[in-house]
Amino acid sequence: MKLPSVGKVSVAAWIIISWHYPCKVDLALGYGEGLTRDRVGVQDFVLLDSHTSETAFLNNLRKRYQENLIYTYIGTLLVSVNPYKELDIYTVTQMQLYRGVNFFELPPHLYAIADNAYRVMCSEYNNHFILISGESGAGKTEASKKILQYYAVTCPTTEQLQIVRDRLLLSNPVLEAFGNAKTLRNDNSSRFGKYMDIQFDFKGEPVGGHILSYLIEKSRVVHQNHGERNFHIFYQLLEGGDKDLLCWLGLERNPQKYAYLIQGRCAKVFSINDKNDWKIVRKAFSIIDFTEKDIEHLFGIVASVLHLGNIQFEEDSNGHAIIRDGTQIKWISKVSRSSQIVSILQVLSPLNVDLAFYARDAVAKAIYGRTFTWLVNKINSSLANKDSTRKTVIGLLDIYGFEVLDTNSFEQFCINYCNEKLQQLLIEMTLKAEQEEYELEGIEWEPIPYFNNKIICDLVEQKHKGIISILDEECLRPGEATDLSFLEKLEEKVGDHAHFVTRKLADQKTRKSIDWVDFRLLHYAGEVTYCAVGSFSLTLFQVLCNSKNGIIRDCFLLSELDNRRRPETVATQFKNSLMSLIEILMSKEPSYVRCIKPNENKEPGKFDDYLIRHQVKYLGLMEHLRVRRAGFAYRRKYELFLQRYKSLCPATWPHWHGPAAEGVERLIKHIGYKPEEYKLGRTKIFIRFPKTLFATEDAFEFRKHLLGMVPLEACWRGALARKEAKKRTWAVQIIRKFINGFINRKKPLCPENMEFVRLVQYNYLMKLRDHIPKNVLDKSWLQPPSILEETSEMLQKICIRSLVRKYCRGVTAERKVQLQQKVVASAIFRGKKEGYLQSINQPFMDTRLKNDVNPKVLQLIHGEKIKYVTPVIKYDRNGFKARDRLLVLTQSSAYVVEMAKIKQKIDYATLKGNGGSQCGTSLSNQKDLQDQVQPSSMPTKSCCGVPCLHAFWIPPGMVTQPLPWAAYSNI
Ligand SMILES: Nc1ncnc2c1ncn2[C@@H]1O[C@H](COP(=O)(O)OP(=O)(O)OP(=O)(O)O)[C@@H](O)[C@H]1O
Repeated sequence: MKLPSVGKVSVAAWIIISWHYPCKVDLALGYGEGLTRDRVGVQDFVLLDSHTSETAFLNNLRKRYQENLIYTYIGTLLVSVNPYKELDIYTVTQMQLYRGVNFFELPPHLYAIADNAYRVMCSEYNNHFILISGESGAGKTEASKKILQYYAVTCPTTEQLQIVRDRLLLSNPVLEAFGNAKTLRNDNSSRFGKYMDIQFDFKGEPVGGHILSYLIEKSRVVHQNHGERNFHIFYQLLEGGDKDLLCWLGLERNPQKYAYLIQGRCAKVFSINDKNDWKIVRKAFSIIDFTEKDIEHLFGIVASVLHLGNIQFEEDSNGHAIIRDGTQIKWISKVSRSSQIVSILQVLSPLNVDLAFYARDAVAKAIYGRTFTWLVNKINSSLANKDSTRKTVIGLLDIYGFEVLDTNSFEQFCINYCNEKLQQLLIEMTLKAEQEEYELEGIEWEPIPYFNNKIICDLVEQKHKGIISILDEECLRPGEATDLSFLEKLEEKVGDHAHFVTRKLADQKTRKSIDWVDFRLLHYAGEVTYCAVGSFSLTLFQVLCNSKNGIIRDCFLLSELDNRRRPETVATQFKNSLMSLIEILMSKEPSYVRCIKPNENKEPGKFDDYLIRHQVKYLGLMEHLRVRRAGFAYRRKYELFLQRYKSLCPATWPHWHGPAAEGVERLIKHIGYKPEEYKLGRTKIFIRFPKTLFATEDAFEFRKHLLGMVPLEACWRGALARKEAKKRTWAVQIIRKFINGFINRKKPLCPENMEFVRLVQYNYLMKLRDHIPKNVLDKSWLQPPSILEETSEMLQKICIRSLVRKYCRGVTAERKVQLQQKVVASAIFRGKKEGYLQSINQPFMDTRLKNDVNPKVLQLIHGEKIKYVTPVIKYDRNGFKARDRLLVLTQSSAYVVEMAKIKQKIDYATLKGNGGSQCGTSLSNQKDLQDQVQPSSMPTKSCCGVPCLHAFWIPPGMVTQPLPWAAYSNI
C-alpha cells in the first residue's frame, strides 16, 4: 500500500491497520539472524573488515545504493543517501514491519531510528531528538517528514487526537510554501531552520507539538540567483488562487509580471505543481485553525510584497527618488490595509534612486521575514497542548544544510555557522563524550583523533573577539559603518586565526579568488567566501508599526522601538537562538541521521564518488565509525542494569543484597556473556555489541511473560503518571463542566448544564433540609435558584400539606369542632364583618353563632328552612381536596351550592342587613339563587369511613348528628 500524500488524506485508516500490529519478539530467530536482513555489503559499517579505509566505506555505500538500499548504519547512527526517486520502502506495511522491532533485526531504515527513539522514550520516560543533517538537497526535509508520518501512523491515538496529528502533518505544507524555494541544489530547499517537538503523553499518544524556526532567508524575497525561484507561496498564489482573489489582491496570474519572481528566470518548474500545492496549502490553513481574516491578511501581505517589487523610482530635478507610477502604492495600501506603507514615499523622497530601491527591498524583506515568524507562532498555537500533565517529546531537527554559493551573503554565513554548531554538538555528544566516559570509567581505550571544529565556532561566536561581536560593534557604534570598516576590524581582531582569510591576509595564490569586500572562513565542511552585509532602516520600521493589517501590526511592535537597551543585531539574535537550541538538544537523548547527496544533478542512481567522499569526510563519518567500532554500543549504571534484568538470574532474583556491581557480574555470568562482549567500568557496565543487549532484552521479555509480570518500573511509572493525569483531567473536566453549566444554567436540561444543574439541585436540597419550616405558622422558605423555582414551589406545597396534616392529626376532637366552625365562619365573615379578625382566636361559645346567624338566611333556598349546611369535601382527579361547595339540607331536599355564589347572596341577605332590613331585596332575587343551587351527584371517594360528606359545621340546634347515608341518597 502506498502512502497517500500527507497534505490530502487523514491518516486514520492507516492507524487502524497499524494499531493491531503486535510487537515482534521472536527469541527463536536470535539477533542478526532475522529473515529480512538484507545481504548487500554490510548493513552496519561497524561490521566492515577494513573499517579505517575510506574507500571500503564508499564501496559499501555504493554497492548498497545501486541496489536501492539507501540506508546503512554506523552503530545507531543512520547514513542515508538521497535516491532521487520514489522507493517502495515507505509504505504502511513497512511501517508495521518496523513497529516495536529491535533495532538490528531489520534492514537499516529511518523507521528503525524513529521507532527506537519512541520505544526508549516510552519505557524510560525521557526526551529525545533526532538530528537530521547533511548539505542542501541531501534529503533532510524528506527524512523528517517520513519520521513524522511514521509516528502519525504507528503511535496509538484517539479520535480526539486525530486533529493534533493532522495539524502536525499539515503544518509542513504551509511552512514549506512560505519557507521553501527552488534553488540550484534542490527544487524544494528549506530556506529556514526548523526544530519540531512532537509531544507524547504517558500512553505514548502524540498530543501536541511546537516548532522553532531559525533565520529565514529573507534576501530571496527580493533577489534570486539564476535558476532559482522566490518562495513557493508567490507562485502558488498566482497559479492556484481563484480569479476573485487575484482580482481583490490586484494581481495578474502571469508571474512574469512581477519583478520579484523572475530574476532567476524559472518561474515555472517542471518538478513543481504549484496549482496542486496551493490546494493543499489552502486546505491545511483550515485544519490548522487559521481564520478567514488571518488568511485574507496573509495573502494581502504576499500580494503587497509583489506590488512593492514592481515599484519603480526615477530621479526628480533635485536628484531625489520619486515613484514613477502610483498604481502599486494604491494596491499595497488596499490589500495590506496599510496606508502607512504609502508614507514610505516620504521616507524615501530625500533618498537617491539607488537608496530608494534598497529601502523598498528592505521593507519587502522585513515584512516577509516577520510574517513568517507570525505564521510559525500561529501554527504553534494550533499545535499547543493545553493539558499541563507531564509530556515527553521527540524533537526533529531539520536545519538548512551547509551551503556554498557563488556569492555568499550574511545568510549563508548564518547557515554555515549553524552547521558548525551542530557538528560541534555531534562531537560533544558522541566522539568527545564517549571517549571521556571511557577514561572516567577506567575502561582501557586508545584515543581516536578527530577534527574538533570548536575552533571555528569560537571564531564566529566568541564574546568580544568573535566575528559576530565585531559585526555588532560595527553596526551599533555611532558614526557610519561600512563594509570596509567592518573588514578592517575583522582583520585587526581575528586576522591571525588559522580559519580566517581576507584578500589582504591571503597568500599570493589565494588572493586572486578573494574580493576586497570579502572574507573567507575555512569551515569544517570546506572553504566559503562571504561578502559584507547591510542593515535595516529604523524609520521604515516605525512606518510598519502603524499598519492596520493585523499581521503587520503584530510583527512590528512599536514597543521594540521604545527599548532603551542596545538593540540586538540579527547576527546576535541568531547566535542566541542557536545557543538555546543547543541547550534544548543537550538535555535530550540523541539519534542521528546523516544525509548524503549523491550527485549535483538530482539524478537517480548516480553515485558521484568525489562528491560523496567529501561529505563522508566532513560529516566525520569515518571518525564516528572508528569510535563506534572500538567502543561500546551500550552502557548502563550497575544499579539500573541490575534492576531491569535481575529476574534473569536466580542469584539476583527477586533481591540482590550485595553491591550492584557484583550483582551485575553474577547476572551476566549466568546469562553467558562472553568476555569480548562487555567491560565493567567503575560505575557502569559497557556492552560492546547491540546484539548482546538485544538478546538480553528479549530474554527479559520472555522471562516477563513466564513470570506473568509486567515491566515493573515502567508499569509503576505508568501507573503513577496515569493516576496523576487522571486526577488532573478529572479536575479540569469538572471545572470546565461547571463553567459551561453556569453559562448554560438557564437553558432547559441538556448535556452542557446537566452536571451543573444536578449540583445546584443537590446543594439547594441539602440546604433546604436544614431550613425546612417547623410548624404551620412558619412561612419562611429558602429562596430557590431560578432553575429550581418550580420544584421549590411543589416542595413547599408538599411541606405545608404535611405540616398541616401533622397539625390536624394533633388536634383534639373538641378543638376540631371549634376549627371546623372557624373555617365556616371564615368563609362567611372574613372581610365582611367588623371585629371578625379579633374573634378568630376566641373559641366559639355555644350560643354565639346561633345569635349571629340571621334566621332569614336559613330560609333563602326555595323559601325553605335550612336544616344543615356544611362544606363538601370533594376529591379531584389528582386526589386533591376541594372545598368550594356547601351542602345545604333543607327539610325536603339536599343541595350542593357553589360557595362563592351563596356567599354573595348571604352577603346581601345577612351581613349587610344584619337583622333583616335588606332581606326583601335579596328574596326578590330568588330565581338567581335557584339557578345556582343545583342538585349534585354524591362524591364517591371516602376518606374516613363515612361517605364523603363531612360536616364541618352543624349549626347548633339544627342537625346535631351526621346524617346517615340514606339521608343523602336522593341528591
Ligand atoms: N528518501 C527519499 N526518497 C525519494 N526522494 C528523495 C528522498 N529524499 C530526498 N529526495 C528527493 O530529494 C529532494 C531534496 O530533498 P530534501 O528537500 O529533503 O533536501 P534537504 O536536505 O532538506 O535540502 P535543503 O537543505 O535544501 O532543504 C526532494 O525534493 C526529493 O525529490
